[in-house]
Amino acid sequence: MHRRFIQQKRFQSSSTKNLIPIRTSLKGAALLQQPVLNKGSAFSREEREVFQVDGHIPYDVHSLEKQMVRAYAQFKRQPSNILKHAFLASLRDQNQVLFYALVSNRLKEMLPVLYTPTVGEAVSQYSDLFRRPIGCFLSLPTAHSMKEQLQSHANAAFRYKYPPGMKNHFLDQDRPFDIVVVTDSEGILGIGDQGVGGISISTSKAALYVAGAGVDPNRILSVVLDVGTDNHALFANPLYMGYKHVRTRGVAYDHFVHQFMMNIKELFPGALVHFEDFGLNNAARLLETYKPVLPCFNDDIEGTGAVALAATMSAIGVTKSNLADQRIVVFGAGTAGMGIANQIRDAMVEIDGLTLEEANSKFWCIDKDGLLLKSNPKLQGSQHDYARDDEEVRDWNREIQEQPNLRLLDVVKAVKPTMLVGCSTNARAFNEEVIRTMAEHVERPIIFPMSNPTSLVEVDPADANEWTDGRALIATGSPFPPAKNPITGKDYFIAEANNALIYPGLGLGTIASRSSKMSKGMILAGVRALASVSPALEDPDAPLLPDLAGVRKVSLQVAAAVVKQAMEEGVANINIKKDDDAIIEHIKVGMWDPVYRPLEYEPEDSNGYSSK
Ligand SMILES: NC(=O)C1=CN([C@@H]2O[C@H](COP(=O)(O)OP(=O)(O)OC[C@H]3O[C@@H](n4cnc5c(N)ncnc54)[C@H](O)[C@@H]3O)[C@@H](O)[C@H]2O)C=CC1
Ligand SMILES: CC(=O)C(=O)O
Ligand SMILES: [Mg+2]
Repeated sequence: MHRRFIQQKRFQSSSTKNLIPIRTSLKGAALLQQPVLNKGSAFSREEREVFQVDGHIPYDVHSLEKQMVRAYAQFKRQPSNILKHAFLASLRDQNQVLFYALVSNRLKEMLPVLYTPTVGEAVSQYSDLFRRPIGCFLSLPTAHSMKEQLQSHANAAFRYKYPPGMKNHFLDQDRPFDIVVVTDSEGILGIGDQGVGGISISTSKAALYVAGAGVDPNRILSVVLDVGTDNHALFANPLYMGYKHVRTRGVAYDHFVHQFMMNIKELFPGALVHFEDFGLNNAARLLETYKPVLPCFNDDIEGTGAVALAATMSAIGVTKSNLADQRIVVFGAGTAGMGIANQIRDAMVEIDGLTLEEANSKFWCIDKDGLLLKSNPKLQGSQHDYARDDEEVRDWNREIQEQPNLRLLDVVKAVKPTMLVGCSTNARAFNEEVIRTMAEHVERPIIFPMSNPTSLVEVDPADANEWTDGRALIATGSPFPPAKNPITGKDYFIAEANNALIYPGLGLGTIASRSSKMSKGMILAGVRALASVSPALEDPDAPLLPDLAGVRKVSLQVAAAVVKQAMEEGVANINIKKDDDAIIEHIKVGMWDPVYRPLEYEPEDSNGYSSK
C-alpha cells in the first residue's frame, strides 16, 4: 500500500523538523517490536490501517501525553529504585520516544534512577536483572570479528535522511554514529571493576546525551569492552554473563583497545569517542594516546574537571577571590582528582596569568599513601606535577608522629586550604575534625565531596553545612537534599557537580561543529558558559551550579560556546556565520526531540526503516 497520508513539510527551522515523516516497510507485530518506530497506543487510526497495526493493540488511540501519564504511574508503582531503573530500561526497549519523553519531562525525579546513584546498582546487578541486551558488547575472545560486529550495529542503526534544503545540518549522513560511549568497566563510578555490567554506565551516559542535550539516540553507540574482570563476586555468580577470565592487561589489552579505536576511525570517521570509567592505569594514558588520532574525550578526566572548574568559578564569585588565590587540597589523586587539578591549574594559567609552576604550587594532592611527595617512587602521570618538595613538609606536625605519611588532617592543618575536593571513594573521609579545622581558617570554605555513588561521598553536605555554621560552599557528585543553615534556618541547595551537567553540551558542541577534535579551548569555553549561568552569580546563598534537571537548557549554551570556540580555532567543519543566533539555530535544528513523527509506508526500503 503506497498511500501517503501526511504531506511532507519542507525542513525550514528547528520547529518544523518534528513533522518530517519517517518511512518504513515494517508492519504489524514487526513494527510494534521496533522501539525506534513503535508508538503503541499512539498509532493514529490511519497508521493502524496502513501499517496493519489494527488487531495488535486495543482500539482507543492515546496521545503521547496520555501514555506518559500511564507510564509514570507504572514507574511510581515500582517498589525500589533499582526496579524503577529496570522499568525504564524496558520502556526504552519498547518505545524510544515515550521513554525519552517521560525522562525529559521529569528529569529531576528520573535522573537519580536512571543515573547516579541507582546506575551503580544496575551495573553491579547487570547479569541478575538482564532482560534484553542494549548496546554493543565487544568481548576479547571474539576480537577477530570486531569490525563485523561494529558494522552490524551500524547496519541496524536507524538513519534519518533529511531533505536536500538542509545544507548546514551538522549530521554526517554517511556516518551511522556521531558519538561512541565506551567503557572497559574497570573503574565504574567508585565501585570499581564490574565486568560486562559496565554496559549500563555506557547506556546511561548515552541516555543523558539524549535527554540532556538532544543528541539523536539513534546516532550514539554504547559499548562495553569486555576484557575479563578481577571482581571475584562476579566470578562467583553463576548467572554472570561476561567473559569469565581475569582482566586482560598489558600488550593484549592495548592491542584490543587499539583495534577498537582504529575500527571506529574507519567505520564512523569523525565520530566522538567518549571514554567512561576506565581504570586508573589506562584512563589518562589512552586519552593522551588517542587525542591526536581522532576526536575523543574522557568524561572522568575532562568532564569532571570541567564541571568542578565551573563550580569553582562560581564559588570564587561568591568569595570575591581569584582562582590564583586558592589553596586547593585534592583528596584522591586518581583519574577524576587529577582531571580536576589539571583543569583548574590550566585555568589559573589561562585566566590569571600564572606560570605552570606557580599554578601547580597551589595544589596539595593526597592519595592512599598520604600527601604526594616528590620522593614517592610510585608517582604516576599528572601526580608528578603536584607532588610537593619533601623539604616543605619536614617540620609539619603529624597526628601520629611515627607515621611517615601526611594524612588529610595534617595537610589541612598545615595548608589551611580554601578548597577541599574529594575524589577518593573513601566515604566520610572529610570528618568533623577535618571540616572544622578547615573552617577555622577561611570565611567560606569551598568543599566538593565528589565521589559517587551517594554512599561513598566524603562528607554528607548536611554535616559539612552544620560543622561550618552554614558557611561552606558545597558541591557534590550525587544528588543531595538541601541542608539547613544552622544559623539562619534557611535551606541551602546543594549543587550537583556531576560531569553530566557539562559533558552532554560539550559533546553536542563537538558534533554540531563537526570538529576534528575536542580541544582544551573548547572545553574551557563550555566551562565559562556553564559558570555564567550559575544561580550563585545572582544570589550568594544559591547553589553553585544550575540544577541538573535543567541540563538541556545548559547544554545549548555550552554547545554554542563550544561551536564558537571550535570555529575560532579553525577545527570546526561547518559553514555558518560565527554569530550567536546563527550558532544556536544551527544547533537547535539538529537536536532530537522525543515526539512521534508521522510514518509513511515505503515498500522498497531494504533495512526496514529509513527516513526522508
Ligand atoms: N562528580 C563527578 O562528576 C565524578 C565523580 N567521580 C567519582 O570520583 C571517585 C573516584 O573516581 P576515579 O577518579 O575515576 O577513580 P580512580 O580509581 O581513578 O581514583 C581514585 C583515587 O583515590 C585514591 N584513594 C582510594 N582510597 C583512598 C583513601 N583512603 N585516601 C586517599 N585516596 C584514596 C585511589 O588510590 C585513587 O588514586 C569515584 O567515586 C567516582 O564516582 C568520578 C568522575 C566524575
Ligand atoms: C559521574 C561519573 O562519571 C563517575 O562517578 O564516574
Ligand atoms: Mg565516570
